[in-house]
Amino acid sequence: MTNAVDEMRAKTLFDVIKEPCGMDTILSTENLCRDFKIGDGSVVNALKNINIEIEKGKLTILRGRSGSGKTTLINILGALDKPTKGKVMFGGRDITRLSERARDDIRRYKMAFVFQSVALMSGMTAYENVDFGLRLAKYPYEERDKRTRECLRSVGLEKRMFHRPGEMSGGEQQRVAIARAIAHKPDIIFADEPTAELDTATALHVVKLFKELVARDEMTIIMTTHDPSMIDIADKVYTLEDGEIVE
Ligand SMILES: Nc1ncnc2c1ncn2[C@@H]1O[C@H](COP(=O)(O)OP(=O)(O)OP(=O)(O)O)[C@@H](O)[C@H]1O
Repeated sequence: MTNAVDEMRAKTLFDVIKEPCGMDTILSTENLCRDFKIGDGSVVNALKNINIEIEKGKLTILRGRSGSGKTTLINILGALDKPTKGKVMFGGRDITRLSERARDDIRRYKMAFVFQSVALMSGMTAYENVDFGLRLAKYPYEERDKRTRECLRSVGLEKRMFHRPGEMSGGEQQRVAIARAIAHKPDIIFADEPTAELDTATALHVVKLFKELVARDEMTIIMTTHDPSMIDIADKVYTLEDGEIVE
Protein backbone atom coordinates (compact mmCIF):
# COMPACT_ATOMS: atom_id res chain seq x y z
CA MET A 1 0.00 0.00 0.00
CA THR A 2 1.35 3.43 -0.83
CA ASN A 3 1.78 6.07 1.79
CA ALA A 4 -0.91 8.18 0.14
CA VAL A 5 -3.36 5.27 0.31
CA ASP A 6 -2.39 4.65 3.91
CA GLU A 7 -3.00 8.29 4.77
CA MET A 8 -6.34 8.22 3.00
CA ARG A 9 -7.41 5.10 4.87
CA ALA A 10 -6.44 6.69 8.16
CA LYS A 11 -8.25 9.86 7.19
CA THR A 12 -11.43 8.02 6.24
CA LEU A 13 -11.30 6.11 9.49
CA PHE A 14 -10.88 9.27 11.47
CA ASP A 15 -13.22 11.50 9.52
CA VAL A 16 -15.80 10.22 11.93
CA ILE A 17 -13.65 11.29 14.82
CA LYS A 18 -14.75 14.73 15.79
CA GLU A 19 -13.67 16.52 18.92
CA PRO A 20 -14.48 14.05 21.69
CA CYS A 21 -16.63 14.45 24.80
CA GLY A 22 -15.05 17.59 26.26
CA MET A 23 -13.09 19.88 23.92
CA ASP A 24 -9.83 18.94 25.60
CA THR A 25 -10.49 15.30 26.39
CA ILE A 26 -8.73 13.00 23.97
CA LEU A 27 -9.41 9.73 25.75
CA SER A 28 -11.79 8.69 28.50
CA THR A 29 -13.15 5.58 30.13
CA GLU A 30 -16.61 4.70 31.38
CA ASN A 31 -16.97 2.12 34.14
CA LEU A 32 -14.06 0.12 32.86
CA CYS A 33 -13.55 -3.34 34.38
CA ARG A 34 -11.02 -6.04 33.54
CA ASP A 35 -11.22 -9.49 35.07
CA PHE A 36 -8.65 -12.23 34.55
CA LYS A 37 -9.65 -15.86 35.02
CA ILE A 38 -6.78 -17.83 36.45
CA GLY A 39 -5.87 -21.51 36.45
CA ASP A 40 -7.70 -22.54 39.62
CA GLY A 41 -10.98 -21.08 38.27
CA SER A 42 -10.85 -17.96 40.43
CA VAL A 43 -11.07 -14.44 39.02
CA VAL A 44 -8.78 -11.46 39.57
CA ASN A 45 -10.64 -8.14 39.33
CA ALA A 46 -7.66 -6.20 37.99
CA LEU A 47 -9.68 -3.04 37.19
CA LYS A 48 -12.90 -2.02 38.91
CA ASN A 49 -15.13 0.70 37.46
CA ILE A 50 -12.43 3.02 36.20
CA ASN A 51 -13.63 6.45 35.07
CA ILE A 52 -10.84 8.74 33.91
CA GLU A 53 -10.36 11.52 31.39
CA ILE A 54 -7.08 12.15 29.60
CA GLU A 55 -6.60 15.74 28.54
CA LYS A 56 -5.14 16.65 25.19
CA GLY A 57 -1.68 18.25 25.29
CA LYS A 58 -0.94 17.16 28.86
CA LEU A 59 1.26 14.68 30.68
CA THR A 60 -0.88 12.29 32.73
CA ILE A 61 0.67 9.85 35.18
CA LEU A 62 -0.95 6.62 36.35
CA ARG A 63 0.73 5.69 39.58
CA GLY A 64 0.34 2.82 41.98
CA ARG A 65 2.10 -0.06 43.65
CA SER A 66 3.04 -3.24 41.88
CA GLY A 67 -0.13 -5.16 41.04
CA SER A 68 -2.42 -2.13 41.36
CA GLY A 69 -3.51 -2.37 37.70
CA LYS A 70 -1.39 0.23 35.88
CA THR A 71 -0.24 -1.99 33.00
CA THR A 72 -3.69 -3.52 32.60
CA LEU A 73 -5.20 -0.03 32.32
CA ILE A 74 -2.62 1.43 29.94
CA ASN A 75 -2.90 -1.65 27.69
CA ILE A 76 -6.67 -1.18 27.44
CA LEU A 77 -6.34 2.59 26.84
CA GLY A 78 -3.86 1.86 24.06
CA ALA A 79 -6.16 -0.72 22.39
CA LEU A 80 -3.70 -3.54 23.12
CA ASP A 81 -6.29 -5.31 25.29
CA LYS A 82 -10.07 -5.20 25.74
CA PRO A 83 -11.99 -4.61 28.96
CA THR A 84 -14.39 -7.17 30.39
CA LYS A 85 -16.92 -4.37 30.77
CA GLY A 86 -17.09 -0.63 30.08
CA LYS A 87 -16.00 1.75 27.35
CA VAL A 88 -12.87 3.47 26.11
CA MET A 89 -13.83 6.64 24.25
CA PHE A 90 -11.17 7.89 21.83
CA GLY A 91 -12.05 10.65 19.41
CA GLY A 92 -15.71 10.40 20.37
CA ARG A 93 -16.19 6.68 19.77
CA ASP A 94 -15.95 3.53 21.83
CA ILE A 95 -12.83 1.81 20.48
CA THR A 96 -13.50 -1.41 22.39
CA ARG A 97 -16.27 -2.17 19.91
CA LEU A 98 -14.24 -1.72 16.74
CA SER A 99 -12.91 -4.57 14.60
CA GLU A 100 -9.34 -5.72 15.18
CA ARG A 101 -8.39 -4.13 11.84
CA ALA A 102 -9.75 -0.75 12.91
CA ARG A 103 -8.02 -1.07 16.29
CA ASP A 104 -4.76 -1.89 14.48
CA ASP A 105 -5.17 1.24 12.37
CA ILE A 106 -5.76 3.39 15.44
CA ARG A 107 -2.64 2.00 17.10
CA ARG A 108 -0.62 2.44 13.94
CA TYR A 109 -1.66 5.94 12.93
CA LYS A 110 -2.84 7.63 16.10
CA MET A 111 -0.91 6.08 18.96
CA ALA A 112 2.66 5.32 19.97
CA PHE A 113 4.13 3.15 22.69
CA VAL A 114 7.26 3.35 24.83
CA PHE A 115 7.99 0.40 27.09
CA GLN A 116 10.21 -0.31 30.07
CA SER A 117 12.63 -2.47 28.11
CA VAL A 118 13.68 -0.40 25.19
CA ALA A 119 13.71 -3.04 22.42
CA LEU A 120 15.76 -1.19 19.83
CA MET A 121 17.28 -3.18 16.96
CA SER A 122 20.81 -3.80 18.20
CA GLY A 123 22.40 -3.93 14.75
CA MET A 124 20.94 -0.59 13.69
CA THR A 125 22.08 2.93 14.53
CA ALA A 126 19.81 5.38 16.36
CA TYR A 127 19.01 6.92 12.97
CA GLU A 128 18.13 3.55 11.41
CA ASN A 129 15.98 2.57 14.39
CA VAL A 130 13.87 5.72 14.05
CA ASP A 131 13.81 5.51 10.25
CA PHE A 132 12.69 1.86 10.29
CA GLY A 133 9.12 2.55 11.44
CA LEU A 134 8.69 5.33 8.89
CA ARG A 135 10.03 3.05 6.20
CA LEU A 136 7.46 0.38 7.12
CA ALA A 137 4.76 3.04 6.86
CA LYS A 138 6.16 3.80 3.38
CA TYR A 139 7.07 7.43 3.86
CA PRO A 140 9.23 8.72 1.00
CA TYR A 141 12.98 9.02 1.68
CA GLU A 142 13.17 12.84 1.98
CA GLU A 143 10.38 12.99 4.52
CA ARG A 144 11.80 10.04 6.47
CA ASP A 145 15.24 11.64 6.62
CA LYS A 146 13.82 15.00 7.70
CA ARG A 147 11.60 13.54 10.41
CA THR A 148 14.24 11.13 11.71
CA ARG A 149 16.78 13.92 12.14
CA GLU A 150 14.16 16.26 13.66
CA CYS A 151 13.01 13.66 16.17
CA LEU A 152 16.51 12.66 17.24
CA ARG A 153 17.36 16.34 17.60
CA SER A 154 14.26 16.97 19.68
CA VAL A 155 15.30 14.28 22.19
CA GLY A 156 18.81 15.74 22.33
CA LEU A 157 20.58 12.99 20.41
CA GLU A 158 21.87 14.80 17.34
CA LYS A 159 25.39 13.77 18.29
CA ARG A 160 24.47 10.11 18.78
CA MET A 161 22.55 9.63 15.53
CA PHE A 162 24.93 7.09 14.11
CA HIS A 163 25.64 5.18 17.31
CA ARG A 164 24.27 1.67 17.81
CA PRO A 165 22.33 0.88 21.04
CA GLY A 166 25.35 -0.93 22.51
CA GLU A 167 27.30 2.32 22.20
CA MET A 168 24.73 4.36 24.14
CA SER A 169 23.66 4.66 27.79
CA GLY A 170 20.30 3.32 29.00
CA GLY A 171 18.86 6.84 29.07
CA GLU A 172 20.07 7.55 25.55
CA GLN A 173 18.54 4.29 24.32
CA GLN A 174 15.23 5.21 25.91
CA ARG A 175 15.45 8.60 24.16
CA VAL A 176 15.92 6.81 20.83
CA ALA A 177 12.78 4.80 21.64
CA ILE A 178 10.95 8.08 22.33
CA ALA A 179 12.22 9.59 19.06
CA ARG A 180 10.96 6.46 17.29
CA ALA A 181 7.58 6.82 19.02
CA ILE A 182 7.09 10.47 18.04
CA ALA A 183 8.33 10.09 14.44
CA HIS A 184 4.92 9.38 12.94
CA LYS A 185 3.35 12.27 14.86
CA PRO A 186 0.94 10.27 17.00
CA ASP A 187 -1.97 11.94 18.78
CA ILE A 188 -1.08 10.18 22.00
CA ILE A 189 1.92 8.36 23.49
CA PHE A 190 1.58 5.55 26.04
CA ALA A 191 4.63 4.90 28.16
CA ASP A 192 4.51 1.93 30.54
CA GLU A 193 7.18 2.33 33.26
CA PRO A 194 9.58 3.93 30.77
CA THR A 195 12.00 4.87 33.54
CA ALA A 196 11.96 1.65 35.56
CA GLU A 197 15.32 0.44 34.29
CA LEU A 198 17.05 3.82 34.56
CA ASP A 199 18.90 5.42 37.47
CA THR A 200 17.09 8.28 39.22
CA ALA A 201 18.86 11.15 37.44
CA THR A 202 18.41 9.59 33.98
CA ALA A 203 14.80 8.73 34.77
CA LEU A 204 14.10 12.34 35.70
CA HIS A 205 15.74 13.44 32.48
CA VAL A 206 13.41 11.21 30.43
CA VAL A 207 10.34 12.50 32.26
CA LYS A 208 11.49 16.09 31.73
CA LEU A 209 11.81 15.27 28.05
CA PHE A 210 8.18 14.07 28.08
CA LYS A 211 7.21 17.33 29.74
CA GLU A 212 9.10 19.26 27.06
CA LEU A 213 7.35 17.36 24.26
CA VAL A 214 4.03 18.17 25.89
CA ALA A 215 4.85 21.86 26.34
CA ARG A 216 6.65 22.45 23.05
CA ASP A 217 4.87 20.12 20.63
CA GLU A 218 1.51 19.80 22.43
CA MET A 219 1.80 16.04 22.61
CA THR A 220 -0.43 14.01 24.87
CA ILE A 221 1.44 11.52 27.00
CA ILE A 222 0.21 8.91 29.49
CA MET A 223 2.82 7.22 31.56
CA THR A 224 2.73 4.69 34.38
CA THR A 225 5.14 4.72 37.28
CA HIS A 226 5.45 3.46 40.82
CA ASP A 227 8.08 6.12 41.55
CA PRO A 228 6.62 8.95 43.71
CA SER A 229 9.46 11.32 42.74
CA MET A 230 8.07 11.52 39.20
CA ILE A 231 4.63 12.78 40.03
CA ASP A 232 5.40 16.46 40.64
CA ILE A 233 6.19 16.86 37.00
CA ALA A 234 2.80 15.60 35.75
CA ASP A 235 -0.13 17.80 34.78
CA LYS A 236 -2.52 15.20 36.16
CA VAL A 237 -2.02 12.15 38.35
CA TYR A 238 -4.38 9.20 38.79
CA THR A 239 -3.54 6.85 41.64
CA LEU A 240 -4.53 3.20 41.37
CA GLU A 241 -4.98 1.00 44.40
CA ASP A 242 -6.07 -2.58 44.03
CA GLY A 243 -7.70 -1.91 40.64
CA GLU A 244 -9.49 1.26 41.70
CA ILE A 245 -8.79 4.97 41.23
CA VAL A 246 -8.34 6.65 44.58
CA GLU A 247 -8.03 10.36 45.29
N1 LIG B 1 -2.83 -12.08 32.25
C1 LIG B 1 -3.14 -12.05 33.54
N2 LIG B 1 -3.73 -13.13 34.12
C2 LIG B 1 -4.07 -13.09 35.42
N3 LIG B 1 -3.90 -12.04 36.24
C3 LIG B 1 -3.32 -10.96 35.72
C4 LIG B 1 -2.91 -10.88 34.35
N4 LIG B 1 -2.38 -9.67 34.12
C5 LIG B 1 -2.44 -9.00 35.29
N5 LIG B 1 -3.00 -9.76 36.24
C6 LIG B 1 -3.26 -9.37 37.64
O1 LIG B 1 -3.93 -8.13 37.61
C7 LIG B 1 -3.46 -7.26 38.65
C8 LIG B 1 -2.94 -5.98 38.03
O2 LIG B 1 -1.75 -6.27 37.28
P1 LIG B 1 -0.93 -5.13 36.51
O3 LIG B 1 0.16 -5.81 35.76
O4 LIG B 1 -1.88 -4.31 35.74
O5 LIG B 1 -0.34 -4.29 37.71
P2 LIG B 1 0.77 -3.13 37.69
O6 LIG B 1 0.26 -2.05 38.58
O7 LIG B 1 1.11 -2.78 36.31
O8 LIG B 1 1.98 -3.88 38.38
P3 LIG B 1 3.59 -3.68 38.13
O9 LIG B 1 3.92 -2.30 38.64
O10 LIG B 1 4.18 -4.76 38.98
O11 LIG B 1 3.84 -3.87 36.67
C9 LIG B 1 -2.42 -8.06 39.40
O12 LIG B 1 -3.04 -8.66 40.53
C10 LIG B 1 -1.99 -9.12 38.43
O13 LIG B 1 -1.54 -10.27 39.09
